[in-house]
Amino acid sequence: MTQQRSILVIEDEQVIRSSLREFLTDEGFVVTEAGNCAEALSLARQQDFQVAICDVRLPDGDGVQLLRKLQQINPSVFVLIITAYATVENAVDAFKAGAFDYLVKPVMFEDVANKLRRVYQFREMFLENQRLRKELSQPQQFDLIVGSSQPLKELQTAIAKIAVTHSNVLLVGETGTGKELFARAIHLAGPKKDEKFIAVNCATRPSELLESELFGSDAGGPGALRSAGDGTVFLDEISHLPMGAQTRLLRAIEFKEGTPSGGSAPYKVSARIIASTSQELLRLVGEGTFQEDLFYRLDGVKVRIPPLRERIDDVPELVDHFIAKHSRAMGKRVTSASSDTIRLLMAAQWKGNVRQLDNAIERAVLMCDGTQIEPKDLPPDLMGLGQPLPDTDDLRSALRHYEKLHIARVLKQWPDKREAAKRLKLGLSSLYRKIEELGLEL
Ligand SMILES: Nc1ncnc2c1ncn2[C@@H]1O[C@H](COP(=O)(O)OP(=O)(O)OP(=O)(O)O)[C@@H](O)[C@H]1O
Repeated sequence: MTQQRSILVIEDEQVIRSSLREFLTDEGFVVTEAGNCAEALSLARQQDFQVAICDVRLPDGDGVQLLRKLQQINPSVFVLIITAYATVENAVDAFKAGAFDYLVKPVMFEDVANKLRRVYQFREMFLENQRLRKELSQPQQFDLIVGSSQPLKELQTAIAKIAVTHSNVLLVGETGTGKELFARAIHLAGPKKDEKFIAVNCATRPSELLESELFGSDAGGPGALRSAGDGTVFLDEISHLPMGAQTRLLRAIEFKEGTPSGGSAPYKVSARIIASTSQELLRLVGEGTFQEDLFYRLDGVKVRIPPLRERIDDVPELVDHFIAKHSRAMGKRVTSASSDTIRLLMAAQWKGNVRQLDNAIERAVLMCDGTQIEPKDLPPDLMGLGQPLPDTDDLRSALRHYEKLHIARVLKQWPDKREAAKRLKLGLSSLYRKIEELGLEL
């Protein structure tokens, strides 16, 4: 172990304290001594000790209470209690208070050494466990934007610039592109990152419920716009916001004033609003279902989230990320995807974008028997997804349609025509002929 092993010895009997210090120092520990509770607490506030060895009876208090306080100051300190008698009651008291183990007077060095060995073995596990828990409790990995394609890099630069301003933002992107993830990223990179982030999906609530969830009501809660304080309200799928709510939202943006349902007094709105849409809002303005004023208010700072097919280079990194996520959740040992699998995944359409990829990998991890995902583990319909149906009932044309789709897919997966021909079980010249006949653009 490279890190210093630090021990606090709390014992009022000078002889025991000194002999413990000598022994422990010889064993390679860095030892600090305290003769009573007050001294121990003051030292513990200044320095993190890994272990405390503490007499149960001290001149200014009892060791069990001291132990609780020490663990409040530093939750990862391990405590060994020294008791006068090896009685069951003494041991139970010590364990109940959170002691790791106990030592009986007269303290035997061998006993101390053994118990410290166990402390350190356990401590390693404990710290590792804490680290993993911390990793797992990262709020749904939302702050982790995976990918390093050029479009994603540009997006992140734009987001970083926008985030610092606390201005309202409109995120435009197809479903599953990560709009909520980016909304959270903007919030977290902004000046009010410690304030609340409240997400409200405008597409999944009946309008009355949505309005009171957003603006608050006399009978219900305060509403997201008020609860968020100086933080952020994320309005997912804003195009579904009913007309009445649009008027109220416009008021909240223009006059910074929220109006609760039920007629109670207005309140001040200071939250940042990030709205998202997968639909063209301007078209909805034209159709009369979205208010023009609100559109211009929101459209000021607009960020387009490109669909996954426009940043296909992100696929391998996303695949690794989702494999790790689902493997961990399912307790499996899947660690990677074979290069054939990656090739297939990079050739797919991804109409459902990153969310669809996430789901595909979840299924693949489930199906996978070994440690590496193979094409057979992927959802069977993956390659056909998003492909248009033939617009005719004529069988010959339909076959030609599928032939074209199939060859296009194989060529995408195997750009080397010799390899593609082999996979298709066609001669190379036949493949060239098909490419020309079917009008395949490569
Ligand atoms: N770049 C990324 N890195 C890691 N995870 C991502 C990324 N983009 C999206 N995801 C994940 O994909 C899933 C879908 O993302 P999110 O819910 O943010 O999409 P959305 O655009 O808001 O979808 P919808 O329009 O359907 O509400 C989430 O689990 C999200 O964490």
